[in-house]
Order: sequence, then structure tokens, then C-alpha cells
Amino acid sequence: MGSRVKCCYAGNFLKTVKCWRMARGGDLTKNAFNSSELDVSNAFSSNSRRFLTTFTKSYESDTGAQFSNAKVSSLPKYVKIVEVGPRDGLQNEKGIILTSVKIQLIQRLVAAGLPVVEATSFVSPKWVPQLADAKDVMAGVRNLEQTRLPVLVPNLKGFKAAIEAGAREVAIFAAASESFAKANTNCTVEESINRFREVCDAAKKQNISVRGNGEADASGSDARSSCIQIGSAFSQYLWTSPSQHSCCSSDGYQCGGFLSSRLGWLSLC
Ligand SMILES: CC(C)(COP(=O)([O-])OP(=O)([O-])OC[C@H]1O[C@@H](n2cnc3c(N)ncnc32)[C@H](O)[C@@H]1OP(=O)([O-])[O-])[C@@H](O)C(=O)NCCC(=O)NCCSC(=O)C[C@@](C)(O)CC(=O)[O-]
Repeated sequence: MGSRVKCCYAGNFLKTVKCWRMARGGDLTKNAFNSSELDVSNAFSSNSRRFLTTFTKSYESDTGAQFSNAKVSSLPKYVKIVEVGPRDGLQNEKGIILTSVKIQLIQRLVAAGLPVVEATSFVSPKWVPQLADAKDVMAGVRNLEQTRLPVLVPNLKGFKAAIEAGAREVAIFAAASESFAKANTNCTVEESINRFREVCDAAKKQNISVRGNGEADASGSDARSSCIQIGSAFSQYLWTSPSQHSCCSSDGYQCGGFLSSRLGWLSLC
């Protein structure tokens, strides 16, 4: 699934497109954004006709679905862009990207005006060698005070390392299926929920904000029911606003929409 930007302010959208181009070397179809949250209220006001044409074209080429105005009314009232390329993108790179290049990518994404850029992960380097330099990356972006730079942590060990490296926001990630939990964090869904409860408790004590990423590798109703399990666990433990949740699944559209009707706004990945 190409990325779908439910984005609205023409200016922000075009800035987003620009940073998209910058971050992805001009390839608009690549999933540079995992989720987007911008105020959609003025999106389709009369003065953004140009925006609507661009948006419709990008929506239709990304989704292959006909864009109709009817969809406008179903768009959320507020969407926020959370760029995860420096983490979710680079963790999948075959080779190891230089720390200086990672730092430069984050600086350019911040310069493009993105409000939140997920910077790296504090996970086992045996599992994700591509991000073994998390501490150095955080040292390199320390001066980007005005932007939120959450980092992924799978457990308390990662949380402590992240805070020590200067992180002021963390993102936990839970799989909504046993197979993905095992493959991703070598534990059961239950164990991952216990791990992120510990992280949330520690974060609360230190006034650190927490984002929740849910992932389901199933599709259809099993994805939805397992996402509900994760979504409700998130809402129980995440002490930040519901919009801090994100949800992704192979049928992200339904899953996210399904969840947002229950747990408050979730951003689609
Ligand atoms: C969770 C573990 C560590 C369990 O891995 P494990 O092997 O079961 O853990 P362990 O407790 O046996 O520890 C193994 C070694 O890792 C160390 N260790 C333990 N914890 C950490 C840590 N936090 N940071 C650094 N090192 C750590 C620990 O100290 C030990 O070191 P050793 O004694 O062998 O030298 C491992 O499975 C892991 O790191 N998994 C992360 C994998 C990952 O990052 N996957 C991608 C992110 S999820 C994703 O992409 C989906 C998402 C979020 O993007 C959805 C979306 O938003 O699109």
C-alpha cells in the first residue's frame, strides 16, 4: 500500500510534498510517511483548489481508488504528520547508513517543517544493527529542541538508554499477533504488553511522553480484533492523549478506522 496522506493545509501539504521529495529523493510514491495528522478543516476551502487537484492525484495514484468528495466528509478533523523514515525506513536498509548521514536526514526533515520526526530505536543491536548508533544519532540532533524526536524502545532497558542519550519522548511498539510479537520482540503479546507497561510507568515518573505503535501482520477481522486488544492496552497504559496512538496492519485502513471509532483518534501507519 502506498502511503496515503490525509493532509490538508495546502501550504503544509506542499511543504510535506517538498520534504517528502527531499527525504525520498523525489520519489513521491514511496511510503515516506507512516501516519499524518494535520488540521484538515481548511483543507478543501475554496482557496486550495490547487491543493485538491494535487491531493486527488496523489490519493488516486497511491490507493488506486477513485477520490470523491464524499470521502472528504469522512476525513478526520485533525491529522498530524509523524515522520518515521529515520527509524522505520533506515532499520530496513540493507547496508549500515553513516551516523552523520542519519543526522543530516533528521535535520533536513526538521528543516522541512515536520513537527515530529521519529529519530532512531534503542533496541538490541543484534536484532537491528542498522540502528546500533542510536546514542550517537541522538547526540547529533540534541540541538533540534523545537521538534519532537521520539525514539522506539522495546523495554525498560531501551527506555533507560534512550533517556540517558537525551530522548524526551519514546515510542513503544506492540504486535497485535503472536507471530509478529515473536518475530519482532522475541516474546508473546502478553509479555510485550507487560514490557510497555513498565516503560509507561517509568515514563510517567519522569514526565516523558509516550507514543504507541501497534502492528498486526494479519488482515481482515483477525487483524481488527487483535488490534482492538492492543489499542485497548495502549489506552490503558499510555497516559498521553489518544492521538498518541498509531496503528498499522496489512489492512490498515479498516483496522485504523475500526479502532478510531472506539478509542479516540488513531493515526494510520
Ligand atoms: C526486544 C529485544 C531486545 C528482545 O530480544 P531478546 O534476545 O529476546 O532479549 P534478551 O533480553 O535476551 O537480550 C538479548 C540481548 O539484547 C540486549 N538488550 C535487551 N534489550 C535491549 C535494548 N532495548 N537495547 C539494547 N540491547 C538490549 C540484552 O542486554 C542482551 O544483550 P547480551 O547479554 O546478549 O549482550 C529484541 O527482540 C529487539 O531489540 N527487538 C526490536 C526489533 C525491532 O526494533 N523491530 C522493528 C521495530 S517494530 C516495527 O518496525 C513496526 C512499527 C513499530 O514500525 C510499526 C509501525 O509503526 O509501522
